Order: sequence, then C-alpha cells, then structure tokens
Amino acid sequence: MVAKGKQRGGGTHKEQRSKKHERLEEEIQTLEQRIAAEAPPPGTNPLANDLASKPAAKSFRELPLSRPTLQGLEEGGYKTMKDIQRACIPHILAGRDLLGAAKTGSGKTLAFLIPVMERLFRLKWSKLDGLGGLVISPTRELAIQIFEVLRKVGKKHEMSAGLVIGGKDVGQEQERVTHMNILVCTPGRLLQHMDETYGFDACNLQVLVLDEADRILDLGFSATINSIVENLPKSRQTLLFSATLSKQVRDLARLSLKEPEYIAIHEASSTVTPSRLQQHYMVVNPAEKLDVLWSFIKMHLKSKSIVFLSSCNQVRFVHEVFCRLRPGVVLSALHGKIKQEKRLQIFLDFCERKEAVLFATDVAGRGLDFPEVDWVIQAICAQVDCPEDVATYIHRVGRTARNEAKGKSLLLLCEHEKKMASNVQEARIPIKQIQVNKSRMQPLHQKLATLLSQDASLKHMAQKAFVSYLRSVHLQPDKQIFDVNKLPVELLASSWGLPTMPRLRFVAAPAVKKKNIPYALREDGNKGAEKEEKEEEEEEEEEEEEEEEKSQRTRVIATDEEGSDGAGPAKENDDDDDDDEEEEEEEEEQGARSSDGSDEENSDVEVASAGWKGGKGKEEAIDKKRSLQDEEELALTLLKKRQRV
Ligand SMILES: Nc1ncnc2c1ncn2[C@@H]1O[C@H](COP(=O)(O)OP(=O)(O)OP(=O)(O)O)[C@@H](O)[C@H]1O
Repeated sequence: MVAKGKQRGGGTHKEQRSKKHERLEEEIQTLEQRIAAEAPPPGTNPLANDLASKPAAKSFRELPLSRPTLQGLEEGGYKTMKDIQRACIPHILAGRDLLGAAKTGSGKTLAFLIPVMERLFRLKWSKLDGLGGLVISPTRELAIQIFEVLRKVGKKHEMSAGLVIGGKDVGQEQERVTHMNILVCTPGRLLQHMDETYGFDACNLQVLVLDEADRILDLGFSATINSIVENLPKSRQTLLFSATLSKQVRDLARLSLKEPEYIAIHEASSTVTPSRLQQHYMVVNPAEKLDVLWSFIKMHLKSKSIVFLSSCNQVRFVHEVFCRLRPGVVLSALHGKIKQEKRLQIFLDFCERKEAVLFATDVAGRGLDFPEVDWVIQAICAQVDCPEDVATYIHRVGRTARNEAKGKSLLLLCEHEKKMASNVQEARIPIKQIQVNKSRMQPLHQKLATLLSQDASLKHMAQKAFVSYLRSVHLQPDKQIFDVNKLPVELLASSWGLPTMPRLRFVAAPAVKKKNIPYALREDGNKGAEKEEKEEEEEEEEEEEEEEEKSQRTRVIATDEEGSDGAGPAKENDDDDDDDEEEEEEEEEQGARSSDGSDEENSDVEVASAGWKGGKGKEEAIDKKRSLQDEEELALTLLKKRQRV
C-alpha cells in the first residue's frame, strides 16, 4: 500500500514533480555547458582533424544530447554517426546557421532533426510556446519520410509534432496545427495555414530547416518561400541541406542567414555520387528506347528497379502497356496525378518488395529512402532547367546505393543526347558507356501496335504520352542535348505503336497552319506558344479525362506465367486495385507543376496531418488519437507498416 498522496517511488506528487524539474534543469545546464565547451570553432569542419581541437565524436552518446533523444536514437537502432552528422550536429547545437551537403543516402535527415529537437528541449518548449521547429520538404513523400524519422527518434520527447502535406480539407487540421511544436510540411500547405488559420503563427520559431534546399529555393517555389519567410522571425536558426547544395546556392539572401557554416562532406571526394554506385549509359536509337527498357526489365526480373520518365503521361502509358505485356515482375507507377493516399500506398508497397519495377516522375526523384533498390534507370534524362540537369541526375541515381548499400544505374541516351553523359562526367560522376546487347533485344512496336489498335483508350494514352514527351524535349533550354529537330518523330511514333503521328496541338502556332509539323521544327514560331501549349494541354486533358472516365479500364497482373502476348484477356492486378481511381485523381492536380513537368509540391493545397505521440499523459494522448482524421490514420498505419519492414 502506498500512503495517501504518496507515490511508489516515495514522496508526494508535488515533491516528485519538483525533483523532476530539478533534474531537467540540471540536465539542461550540463548540456549547455558541454555544448559551449565542445563546439567546434566556427568555420571549421569537425572531421578535419588538423583543424579540430580534438577528434570529432563518433557515436551519438558522445555528443551533448538530451536523454530523450539518446533513448529515441538507441531504440531506433542508431548508434554510430554518419559523417554528415558528425560534422554538422556540433555546429548546429551551438546555434549556428548551416548549409549541409553530402552525397545521397548519407544520413542528412538525422543531421537536422536531432538538433531541432535538442534546441526545443533545452528551451523547455511546451504546447503553449507554439511552433518552434519547421522542416520544409519539396515533396509530400519526402515530408512523410522525414516525419516518420522524427516520430521514431523523438518518441521520448514531450513536444508535439505534426505533418502538413495537403490532401483534405484545411479546416480539419486548423485547430491542431496551432498546437504543434514541430511541423514537417510542404511549402504550399504551410503558407495556406499562415494565411488562413486563426491562431497559427510562427513568431516564436527557433529553427527553420529546408531539406532539398536547392530545390526549394528554385524558381518553382520562390513566391511561396518568400511569403513563408516573411512570416518567420529573423532571430531564428536556419539550416539548409541537400546532396546538391553549394555555397553559391541561388538567392540565399532572402533567408537572412547569419554567417552560415558550410559543411560539404564529400567535396574533396573524387566522385559526387556514392562510391558503391556503378553508373552506366547506353546510346540507343530513339525509336528503340522502349524496346531497350522492356528488354532490360525482362532481363532483370529478380531486381528492384526505379525507372524515371519525364512526364506523368509517359509514366501512365509505359506502365499501362508494360502491365498488359506481362513482363513477369510487379510494376507500379508513381506520379503527381495520383491522389496522395494512393501515392503513399504505392510508395510503401514498393518499399516492401524485393523484386519490382516502379515507373516514376521526379516526384520520387529526391530524398526518398527506398530500401534495397538495385537499379535506377533514366529513360529520358532531365526535365527541368538546364543547370539542374546534373543535379536531377544525381538525386535520381541516389535512390539506389544508399546507406553503404550497392547499386547500379543506367541512363539511356540518343546519339545527339550524348553531351549529357559528358556533362555528368565533368561533374565528377563516374559513368561508363555500355553497349546494347542486340541479341537480347525484344522489339515491341508490333505488339504495341496490336494493343493500341484494340483499345482506343490506350491509343489515346499513347498519343498523350507522345505529345508530352516531345513537349518536354521541346521545352528544354539546352538545345545541344534536347532537340526535337534531331528526333525521328514519325519513326518514334511508330515505335510507340501509333499508326500515325499525333497532332501536336501544343506546338501549333495559330498564325501558321502547317498541319502535322511540330512547332519546334519550324523556324517561324510565335512567342506566346508556351502559354498556349499549357492551355491547350489542359483543355486536352480535360477532354481526355472525360473520355477515360467513360471507358472501362482494366488492370493486368504483371506475370509471365500466363504466357500472354499481351492480347489475351485482362486480369485483375492483385497488388493494385486502384486504377479507376487514377482518373478522378487527375482533377486535383491543377496545383501541380506544369502539365507534364515535375509533380513536386510547389503549390499543394491538400492536407494530411498527424499528431505525434506526446508524453504529457494519457488524456492528451487519447485526445490526440481521437482527433486523428481518416487520412491521418491511414498515413500512420502505413508508416507503422513500413517501420516493420
Ligand atoms: N547514424 C546512422 N546509423 C545508421 N543508419 C543511418 C544513420 N543515419 C542515417 N541512417 C540511414 O541511412 C539512410 C539514408 O539516410 P537519409 O535518408 O537521411 O539520407 P539523405 O542523405 O537525406 O539522402 P538524400 O540525399 O537522398 O535525401 C536511411 O535509411 C537512414 O535510416
């Protein structure tokens, strides 16, 4: 029996609370003293022994970190620090702004999450203090992943954390968002809360983190980021991370960094990509790209691969026809025209598989930590601004060979795109040419022609994909590499199974009626063409969506066993029950980036948020649990599922 007012550990509630408070004060004081004493001199890299006063800590335990963080790290299985963590964390703990660059898959996420939690812990941050830490990611999937790591390593802390990435009605999360201490978010939704949510303010913000900072500071996000930054206090600490971040990252001024540390872990390394990554390129006839891709997949049925394509339409078409042709491995597709919940499911499903192929746009290009990917294939190389071509390449191949694992990549280039390979090599990326094995090539065009002739919706999809492809090439500024004039467009159309070349409305200049001649092939193009292209494409998509909704679509399981040549009866795909969803999903993508460009989150206005397990007692935990909305539960269930992987 315990006497009234007494607790098992001895002492009254009040006494216990006061002891706890004293212990906390002591812990914070010790941490602060240690941080001050152990901070590396400004402007030095703690990994450079000659500059540091003593060798940098190797394990998390050696750092002045709080008990809850150390426990979270231990339970998460993190003991030894990665180089980027060893070099950055001590600087950030000392309160400095920092630009952190390290190869893909090298552990940047923990390098910023740990110090964010630590700063708030030392300030005894509570619910009443509001928003203390803000992590901004360019894509929803990446935000979810960061949030997952935060939940894992932060579970012993009492602060609350939320995920704000778009998806549903903003009203549903308005109340909770005002109580969050740390938010992981995509820019669009964050700004929407700043504008519309009563009581949501960031005037107390202590730390701002931009993950994939070069992408976030890109033109696509610039207006949103400018507006967000206007709402943040200047006194905050600012941290920028990316695998492709340089001191010269564009337009840092607007972030008001204060004498930032620049830590580039692999700057002196002979390569900028992971050393365990074997990179190849192949020069192929443009009309054979699909054949090569198909043959590659057929030859690597036991591998896990990601194939990057340059537009949503291409991803949908290639995925659909390859499914119908039944390669003998599970195929899935990820792009921005798929609803958020479904995207998350596809992402997590692919994470779990050992053998699979994921066709994706750049929505999967940055930051995502897919486990055990063997191959990254880039069928068509870049799709954004020219200076970013190599950066895009680096991030895409970075989906393999992560965290000490091995991986391979293949870049398929046409003869006139070979300059891309030299650009990549010049950027200290070891890429070797390999030859197409003609004897293993499996020509597809006849099979595709048969499929397309039997299914009008598929033909329509092919036409859209074809037009998107030419548009993406046409819009590339580097005409030395990307030149529609150098493409055998008619041959290309026939290699996709199209009986005739689609009408290229997006390039048709109204003043010059030259039927079937791409605008890019003409010398007399008019100026407003890009705008018109976009408008026409939107119109086209609307019409096509209507048509598609009417047509009954079928899913086809990707298995060889049927021995089908692709013309046989369609079979339900057991791992994806959603394709009918994809049509309705398209309508929500008005906010996504250019019609066929990247579908990263540069203007998302959707929601999904989740509370973080706080330690403030049962009632609050139950309250939080009750307040979770359907989509949040889904996100959390899927995240937990992934944690078991
Ligand atoms: N200290 C550590 N010990 C063990 N594993 C770690 C450690 N730090 C990170 N990892 C693991 O390494 C993998 C890559 O980490 P992370 O996703 O943070 O890389 P990244 O540098 O952000 O990559 P990208 O540039 O592609 O975004 C993850 O699976 C993560 O769990």
